[in-house]
Amino acid sequence: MLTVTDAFALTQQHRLNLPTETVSLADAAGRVLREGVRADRDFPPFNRVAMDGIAIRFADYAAGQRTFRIEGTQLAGQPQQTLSEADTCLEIMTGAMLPIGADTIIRYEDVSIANSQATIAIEDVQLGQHIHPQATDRRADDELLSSGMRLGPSELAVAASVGQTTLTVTALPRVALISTGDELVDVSVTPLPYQIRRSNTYMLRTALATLGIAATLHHIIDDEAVLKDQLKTLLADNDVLILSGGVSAGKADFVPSVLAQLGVQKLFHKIEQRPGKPLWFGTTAAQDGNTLAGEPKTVFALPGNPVSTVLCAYRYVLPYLRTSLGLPLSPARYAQLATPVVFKPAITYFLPVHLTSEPDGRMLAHPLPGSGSADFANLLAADAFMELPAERSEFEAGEAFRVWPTRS
Ligand SMILES: Nc1nc2c(c(=O)[nH]1)N[C@H]1C(S)=C(S)[C@@H](COP(=O)(O)OP(=O)(O)OC[C@H]3O[C@@H](n4cnc5c(N)ncnc54)[C@H](O)[C@@H]3O)O[C@H]1N2
Ligand code: MOO
Ligand SMILES: [Mg+2]
Repeated sequence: MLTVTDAFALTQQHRLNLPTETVSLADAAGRVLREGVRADRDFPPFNRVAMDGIAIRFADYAAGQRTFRIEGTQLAGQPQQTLSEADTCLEIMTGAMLPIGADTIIRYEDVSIANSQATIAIEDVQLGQHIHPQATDRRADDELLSSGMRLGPSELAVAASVGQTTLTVTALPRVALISTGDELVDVSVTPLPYQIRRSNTYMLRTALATLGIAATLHHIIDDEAVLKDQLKTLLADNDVLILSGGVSAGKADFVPSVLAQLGVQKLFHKIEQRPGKPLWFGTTAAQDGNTLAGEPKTVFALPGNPVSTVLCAYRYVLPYLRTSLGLPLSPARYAQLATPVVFKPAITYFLPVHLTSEPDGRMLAHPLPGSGSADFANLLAADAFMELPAERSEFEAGEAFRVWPTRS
C-alpha cells in the first residue's frame, strides 16, 4: 500500500495538460491567467491630483503669498489647464491632471474662499503635496500580471485599467461527479428504511466550485454492465471523472474492475491513511507516451464514506485540479494541537479539527474525532483535517502539524 506522500506525488505526476482559451474580462473572475499583461501607460498616467482644493505654485507660497486669485476650475476628466500668472490658483479636483505651472495642492479644508480669492490658512505646506506623481506606481510596459496568476478582484481591476477586454486563461476541465450505490436516492425522494439520500456529489461540486469548476452530477446503480456502459460515455465526454463509492471489498464494489475493463490504467488503489484508505486513481494515458486527442483522462474513485470522500477531495483532488489549471499548490498551513491525541495504527491519521486563532498568534487545532468516516455531520464544526504522521501514535498538546483546510 502507498504512503500519503507517494500517492500525492503520483497524482501530481499525472496532471492534466489543459489548453488555453480567451474569455471576456467580465467572464474572467476566478480563472487562471496564461499570458503576461503589461502596463500600456504609466501608473498613474499623469501627475494626478489627490485632494480637492486649489493648485498653486510653491514658489509663490515660499515668497510669503497667502491669498491667490482663482483663475478657474479644473475638474477630473478635463484636459490639462495652465496656471497662467504668478499669485493665482486654480480650483482643482481629485483625479484631475496637475495644471501646467502648478506644483502644490492645498485642500479645501485648509483654505478660505471669498470673492474669487483663496486664502491659505495653514503654515506647513510642502512642495508637491497631495500630488500622486506620474509613473510612481508602475511604468509603461512593466509586466503587471503574469501567467499562472488567479484572476481575483485586484487582478481584474488592473486588467481593466490597461484596456484588456479579453484575457487568455486555462480552459476549465470537464469534470463529472458520479455517485454509485443502490442505497442512494435523489435528494427530493423520501428514503425507504434501507435507503439514504446521496450527498457526496453535492459536497464535491461545492468544493470544486472554489476553483471555478462547474462539474456535472450523475448517479449510477450497482450493476456492473450499467456501470460500464455509463462510465464509458462519461469518460468520452469529460476530462476528469470523480466517483464516490464502490471501491472497497464489497460484493457490489465494481468500480475498480469496470475501470480496468474500460482501459483506465490503475496508478494506485489504497493508501496508508484513515479515512479514505480505498482511494483509487487512474489514467487513460498510454504507457508509450503517445496520447490520443483529448487524452489523457483522469479518474479518481473516492471511497463512499462521506468523511473519506471529503478528505480525499481536499487532500488529493483539489490540489490535482489546482496544479492542472496552472496554479501553484496552496502554501502549507500548520496548527498546534489543543489537546493530546492517541491514534494507534501505523497509518496517517487525518483528524477533523476546529481551528482557532489565538491572541498570541498561535493557530490552535481542537480535535473533533467524531464517530468515524461515515459521521459527516461531525464536519459541520470542522475547519480542516490535521495530518498526523503514520510513524507516531501519540501526539502531544502544543505540537504543530500540517492542516488541510476544508473551508475557503
Ligand atoms: N472488508 C472491508 N470492508 C471495507 C473496507 C475494507 O478495507 N475491507 N474499507 C472500508 C472503508 S475504509 C471505506 S471508506 C468504505 C468504502 O466503501 P466504498 O467506497 O466501497 O463505498 P460504498 O460501499 O459504496 O459505500 C460506503 C458507505 O458510504 C455511503 N455512501 C456512498 N456514496 C454516498 C453518497 N454519494 N452520499 C452519501 N453516502 C454515500 C454508503 O451508503 C455506505 O454507507 O468501505 C469500508 N468497508
Ligand atoms: O477509510 Mo474509510 O474512509 O476509513 O472509512
Ligand atoms: Mg463498498
